[in-house]
Parts: sequence; C-alpha cells; structure tokens
Amino acid sequence: MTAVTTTSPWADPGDRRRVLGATGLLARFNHPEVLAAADVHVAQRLGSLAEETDDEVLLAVALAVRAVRTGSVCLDLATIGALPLEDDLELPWPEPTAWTAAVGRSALVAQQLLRLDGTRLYLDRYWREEGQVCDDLVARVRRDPPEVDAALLEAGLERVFPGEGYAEQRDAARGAAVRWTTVLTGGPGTGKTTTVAGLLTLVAEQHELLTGRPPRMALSAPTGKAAARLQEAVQEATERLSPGDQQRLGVLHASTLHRLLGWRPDSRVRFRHHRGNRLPHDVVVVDETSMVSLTMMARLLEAMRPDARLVLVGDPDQLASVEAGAVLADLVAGLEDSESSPVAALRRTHRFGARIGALADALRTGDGDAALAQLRAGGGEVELVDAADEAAMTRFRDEVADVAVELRRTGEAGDRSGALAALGGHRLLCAHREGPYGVGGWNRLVERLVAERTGVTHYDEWYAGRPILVTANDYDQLLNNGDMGATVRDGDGRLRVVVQVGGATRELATSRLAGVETVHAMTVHKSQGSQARVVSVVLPDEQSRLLTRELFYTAVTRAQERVRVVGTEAAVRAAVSREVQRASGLRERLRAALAEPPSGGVTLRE
Ligand SMILES: Nc1ncnc2c1ncn2[C@@H]1O[C@H](COP(=O)(O)OP(=O)(O)OP(=O)(O)O)[C@@H](O)[C@H]1O
Repeated sequence: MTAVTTTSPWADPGDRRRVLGATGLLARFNHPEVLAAADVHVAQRLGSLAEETDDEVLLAVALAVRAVRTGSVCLDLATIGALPLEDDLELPWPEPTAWTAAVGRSALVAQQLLRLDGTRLYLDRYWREEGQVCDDLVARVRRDPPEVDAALLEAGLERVFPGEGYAEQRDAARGAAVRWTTVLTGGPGTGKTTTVAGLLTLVAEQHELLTGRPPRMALSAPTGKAAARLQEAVQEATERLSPGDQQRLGVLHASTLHRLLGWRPDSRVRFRHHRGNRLPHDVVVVDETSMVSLTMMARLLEAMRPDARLVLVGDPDQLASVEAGAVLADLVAGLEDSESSPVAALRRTHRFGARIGALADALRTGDGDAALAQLRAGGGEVELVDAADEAAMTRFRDEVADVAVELRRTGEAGDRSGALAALGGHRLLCAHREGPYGVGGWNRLVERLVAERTGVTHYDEWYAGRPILVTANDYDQLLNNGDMGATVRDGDGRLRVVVQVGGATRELATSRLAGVETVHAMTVHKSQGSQARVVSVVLPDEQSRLLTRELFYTAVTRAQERVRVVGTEAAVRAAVSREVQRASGLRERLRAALAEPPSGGVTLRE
C-alpha cells in the first residue's frame, strides 16, 4: 500500500510552541506533528470574528491553515484523520460526516471566510484561485482553435522534426500548434526544450503568414535560475535548426514569471498584468511548471490574452512548488482524459543512459523491487552504496573528498575552467539541511577530510576551492538564487569567485557576494532545475518524513551520466512507497467541468 504524507519540507518542524490560551481540541492538536501555534492563533481569530465557538469547527479552521502552510490548497475532512503521525500519537479526530456537517453549518462558511466543497475545506482565497484556474483553463481549452495553414504546418513539422527519431516530438508539436493551450510533460532529457524551440518556429511561421508580422514570444520560468537555464537550452536547441528557422526565431530572452507579469511594490500576489491589462505576447512558454504555485498559475492565466498561445512545460513527477498547490500534476490528471486534452507527454529519453532512465521510471511508478534491481545490477551507471557497510561508506566518503581536493587544487592554481569542471562534475544531494544525513554535516565532514589530506584547515569563511551556492537573487551582480560558483586564487593572491550564469562565466570578488553558502553538499530541493554529470543521493533514515518518492525521483534525475544512491534497502523502499499528497480540488473540478457540455459559447472571464 502507498503511504501518504501531507508534510511538506517547508513545514516548520521546529515550531514546538504551545498556545497558552488554547483550550479543547485546539489545545489537544497543538502538537509539533500537527498544529503550529500560528495555525491555532488564526483559528482563534477567525472564530472570534465570526463568533464561532464550536470546538470541532475551530479545529477544522486551524487544520485548513495548516494545510496551506504545508503545501496543500485545502483540507479534506474525510481523510485528514488518517494522517500518519510519528510517535504513534493518538488524537481525538472527529467523525468525518458529523464534522463536515458541523463545518457546513458554521458562520464562517456562511460568511464565506471558509468554503466547503464536499468534504474539502478551503480558506476563501485558495477556493477562489482554484476556481479561477479551472474556469480560465476550461475556457481556453474550449475556445475555437487558432487558425493554421495545415499544409505549411505539415511541411514545417517535417523540416523541424525530421524522421523517426523525432516522431514523438513531431506529434506533440503538431497538437500544440493547433491549440491555444498545451501542457508539455516529460522527464529530464525527453526533448522538451527541443520541442519548444521547434514549436516556436512553426508558430512564428504561421503567425507571419496570418498577420504579416512576427509574433511576440515570452519565455519564462518560476525562478531566475530556471529562466537562465531555459534561455540557454532554447538557444542551444535553436542552433540545431536551419538558418531560416533560426532567423525566424531571433534571439529569445527568458525571464522569471514574476518579472513577466510585472512586479508591483505594494503586493506579492498581484502584478501589473492582469485581466484588465493583459500580457501583449502572442505566445508564452513557462518552463519548470512543476514549481509554479496555484496563486502564480491563477495570476498567469488571468493575464493571458484568450487569443495568445500558452505552453506549460514540466515534469509532473518532480517535487512541487514551495507554496501551496501541485498545479502541474493536477492539470495533467484533470485534463489528460478529456476529449480535447491539451496534454502532450514525451516519454523517450534522449539524454541519459538506459539505467538512470529505468531507475527514474521505477521511482515514478512506485516500483520498489524494480528500483532496487536497477540499483544492484552493477555496471557503474547506477549504484547503491549500502549505508550499513562501513568499508563501502569509507570509499564513498573518500570519493566525495576527492572532488573537494580537486576543487582545492584547481582553486589554488587559479584554474577557472578546472574548478568549474570539478564543480559541475559531481553533486552530493541530501534531503535534510541538518542532522546526521544533512547538508551541514556533510559540508563539515568534507572540509575535515580535505584538511586531513591537504593539511590546510578551513578556519576562514573563504578559501580557494570553496564551492558556493547563491541563496538569493542578486540583481546588482546579475546572479540568481541557485547559481553555483567556485572560489579560485588570483595571481595577486586574492580570492575570486567564478560563477556559471547561463552559458557565460562571471567573476566576482568574494566581498561582493552576500547571500551564499558552502555547497560541498546541497539539498534536493535546491538542486531542482540543475544537473551534474555524477550525482550522489544520500537518503535519510527510513523514518524521515522528507523521504518521499518525489524527492528521490527529483534527486536521481539530476544526474546526466551516473547516479549513486547512499542508503539502506529499507530507506529505498520507504522513499518509493511514500508519495507526497497535496490536497486540492483542481483535478476533480477540471474533470467535472470538461465532462459538462459547453454552455453555448464559453468565453474567458472578463
Ligand atoms: N529526437 C531527438 N533525437 C536525438 N537527440 C535529441 C532529440 N531530442 C532532443 N535531443 C537531444 O537530447 C538532449 C535533451 O534534449 P532537451 O534539452 O530538449 O530535453 P529536455 O526535456 O528539455 O531536458 P531537461 O528538461 O532535462 O533539460 C539534447 O542534447 C538534445 O539535443
């Protein structure tokens, strides 16, 4: 059976505060495993606003606040009582049917501070956003398709995606060319970016024929790092097109979704572009859509012109957004079975070896036996290092230290390209930040091993060979949260940091870098959207709530050539069987809406 965790890695497991004034069920559930103090406070506040005193209703409110805090869009009253808790914590969960009825009678629901849909309970804002995403998408899917010249399209498809090797991408692009909305999914290396570049050429060709001018195209991604990577990947894919197609596309720039929609100094969730001031673009591509939250998707959809094409690209099996929602996975599940499905799935891998692909597939489908079989099959591309085998662990630590020693050697010699090659050659990924399996512990261990080997200790924050991770967007230095760099010694003895930003290399004085951390090891969450030749994944203890299928899959698929998993069989099985489930009603709303006949010309909300 599949275990389910609703815990998000962004929940605050450290919040052990208890609310002194809490009574009844709120006090009972105010436990680090369930309700944080903030959840209780919000429930008390809303309760007093609406003069709601029912203990079970107030518990539901606090749990709805908790749900959003841990990545869900809503709270499902029917299933929340089955939440697996550590320490076999026994809690007096209300009986779901009576509980739902009590919530339904509440003044909070009557006053629309909360919304109840079946057994799903929402804070009003998320209910509205989910409804808006559903309505806007259904309207887009049902809109009359864009005009295309079929003969020109077919000729273009044959030119851009020639032969059997591109058949899957050709089909995906053919479908996308005749739709306003496309959800293009696929694991790493399945050719998504190649498909996007080819599709944009074809769309440009059609647009020019129809309007006599080139289309306005926008490339975007949820983070600066992902946007830089998208721009680089599209550039590379474009270079493989014919000169005529390259000219048609021109030079495309990518930006963050926030920047595309237009920052507003007065709001984090409202933008310059919205339903009353739509984006001017004819085509908008969003990469890494798995990292897009429900709120951001709502803002994007309302800012899109109905007659502009939207291409959402991503891998729905990866970890979802930091904020509430698992929108990409919901869109795929909610739309893929409909007659007018805009989902195009790429399955054939063009990049990594068969073994990594097979391991990723086993993880994606939750097949623990197949995952272990791949990990134990030998051959080097995929490997399991048994955490209980001391000799194997010593070898592993030595190999990790080898990378750091190479960074140190190249860094001391001022060898920029050597240092960047060492940095990009290997990535050590952990689930946790701290603890015995965490990033902090590994960083300290590696520094100690390097000190033992080289005799140089790391008392200073900066040292030649220090690998760094940029942890906040730095607009002055044009650095993105997630960029990585290596510290090298200059001819004059001073330390400099070389950072790979997109396709270019930048060099900065250490004093100019504010938000950085040492990155001999990094968390899987931070590794999202980046890749390395060799990846080592240190699995935490099998009890760890962070150990999920999505986390494991995301980690493994960062590898281009080789992946090494460090852990026990029990940890591998625990990871594969534990899926993150974020409660949301989006997929059901989409299915229900698409199952209904169109109500005489659906139009986009104005
Ligand atoms: N049909 C194909 N035949 C051969 N090689 C291909 C094909 N499609 C893409 N490739 C190559 O495979 C690699 C991965 O392609 P691409 O970057 O488009 O995939 P992706 O899904 O966007 O990858 P990711 O999201 O992991 O970066 C590239 O080197 C690309 O040139």
